[in-house]
Amino acid sequence: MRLRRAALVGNPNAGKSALFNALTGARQKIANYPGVTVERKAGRLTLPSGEPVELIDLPGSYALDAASPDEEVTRKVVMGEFPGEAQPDVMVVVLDASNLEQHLVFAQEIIELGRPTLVALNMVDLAERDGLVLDAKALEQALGVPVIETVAVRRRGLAELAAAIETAERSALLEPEGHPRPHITLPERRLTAHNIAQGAILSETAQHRLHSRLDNILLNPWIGPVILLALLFVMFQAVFAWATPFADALESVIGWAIAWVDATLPNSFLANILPAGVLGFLHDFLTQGVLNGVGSVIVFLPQIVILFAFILAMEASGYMARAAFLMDRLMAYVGLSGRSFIPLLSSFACAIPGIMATRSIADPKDRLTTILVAPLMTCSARLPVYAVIIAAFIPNTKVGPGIGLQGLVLFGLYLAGIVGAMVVALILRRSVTRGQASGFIMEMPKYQMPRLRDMAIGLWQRAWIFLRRAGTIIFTVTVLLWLLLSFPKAGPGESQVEVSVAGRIASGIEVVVKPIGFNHEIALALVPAMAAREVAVSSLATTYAVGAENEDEAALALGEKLSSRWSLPTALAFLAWFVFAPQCLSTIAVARRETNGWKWPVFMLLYLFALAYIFAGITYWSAVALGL
Ligand SMILES: Nc1nc2c(ncn2[C@@H]2O[C@H](COP(=O)(O)OP(=O)(O)OP(=O)(O)O)[C@@H](O)[C@H]2O)c(=O)[nH]1
Ligand SMILES: [Mg+2]
Repeated sequence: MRLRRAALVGNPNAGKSALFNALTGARQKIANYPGVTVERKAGRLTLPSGEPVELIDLPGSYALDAASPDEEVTRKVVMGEFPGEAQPDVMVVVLDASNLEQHLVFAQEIIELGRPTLVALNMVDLAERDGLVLDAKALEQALGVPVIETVAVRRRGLAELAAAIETAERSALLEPEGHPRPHITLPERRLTAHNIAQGAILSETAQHRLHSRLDNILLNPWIGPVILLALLFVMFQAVFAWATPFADALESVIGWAIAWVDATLPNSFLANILPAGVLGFLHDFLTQGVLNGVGSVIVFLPQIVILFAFILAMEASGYMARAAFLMDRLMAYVGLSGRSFIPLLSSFACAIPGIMATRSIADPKDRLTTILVAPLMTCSARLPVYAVIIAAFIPNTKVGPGIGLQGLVLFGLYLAGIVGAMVVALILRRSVTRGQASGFIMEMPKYQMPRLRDMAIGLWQRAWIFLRRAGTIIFTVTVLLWLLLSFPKAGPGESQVEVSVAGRIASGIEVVVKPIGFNHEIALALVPAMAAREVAVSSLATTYAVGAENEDEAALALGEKLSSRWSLPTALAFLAWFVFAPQCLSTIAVARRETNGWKWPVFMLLYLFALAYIFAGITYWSAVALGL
């Protein structure tokens, strides 16, 4: 028998994904701003009768005449035009109870389709908080469909909702042909929405005052940007200051593990069954490739977690949407809209979800420009690269009360990425993606206190993504590199790194990057780092471990090895390179998919490498000229 299907539809930020997660146990991203979900996602929900249905989470939408690619998905699924999918059997319209009038406009359009429909009146807790008492029964009568009150994030009303889906679904079986209701125009729908909302509101007290006062401050054209900048500043200070003890602890664990392998392996049972050559190979593989290489990336876990703690708190509280609003003027100035802000912001985690999030931008040229500059936003994969260089070369001193120089430099690198993106956008909008800047309309979500549990889950997910990368792609590439570094074996008086396969390839690349101050080890790290930026760190760690002349040298931490071998201009040029360089094949692949061709990803690759080369060169030569 065919698995029956129910779709969650409604305005952006109504809580569809939160309901979807609560009902199916999925872990879809939810955040307190519109435009989070950009794809259709399916999950399984078991009804009270034990029968499974397929539940579909959709991008938020304001109407069925879709403007942006994500709304197009919603329209197609709802109308049964999505390739390979029949129209959903049940429509679950999700409404924000505290924003009823606005959300009822699209709800009517869905109800008019004549499919079995029910309404999840979500966020009733926020409505209550704001002093709004609603009459669900009146709403039910006015809309002509069942209304169930829910609080997705507290799992309130879920059983009732599942039961309602079941009964709605039964009626779907009885009347396969729905009876479409008369179609009305948008102004009529707006008027009806107003009347229905008025009829459903039992009482209302003005408790919005605190929040509007908060908005007066946070959105103030002068104070707002200062607060935003201060917040980001604190965030980068924290990334260094708070992480240090944890990172140090992780580093000593890895050092201890290396010492343990050194001490244990020659005396273990393996020494009896393996030939000496194989045992040596195993030892080097474990210490140089795995512990030094992959371990050098894992020590940055605390930094990643702290960064995301800030980002998640800003997302959940509703502050992020305010930041988008503040940035809208600046964005308009470079020819982008505030709509681009959220995708660009997501790119701070990773350019891949950032590029996906551009689906909520209706204007194709706006969208293309945003895709092209997204890789300039500093993704979390750059953090280990920046952090290792900063820790090795920038003294841990204070330049003012509570202001550490290291955090300041990190802040500067992030800023360089943002300024770079803005300048490139400005140039692109005047040339290859010329066009009118589209307007910005984004409703401000309600302020909410971030829930500790959601934060913990979100942080755990980010940490897991990072560790999984370390265990899969970073591990694989580092081990491959270690193999290429270990063979062929050096003769007496030769350097292992120089004679190895990897070393010879690097010597070819070194010719190209020598003018910008890069050495042999950096040249060696650049190619494997195309797989993932963090590999730059593990490559350096592995290369120096393989090249170490004695055990004392091998035991030094990566930072110590770097600071004794690289000049400051080289280190700074390396940082400048990573601000721009498109060292990530997955980003290129996603850009290809989202722009339907190779033209734009190739363009992106070329312009970013050119910028990286130019700016690394400028940095190196200026630093040399300044005598650093
Ligand atoms: N207080 C409260 N918050 C909720 C409730 N449901 C969702 N939220 C919060 O509202 C925000 C938006 O939720 P999402 O599930 O991302 O909304 P969505 O409808 O999927 O939004 P789009 O994907 O942008 O269309 C998140 O911060 C949720 O934590 C609720 O019932 N009560
Ligand atoms: Mg969603």
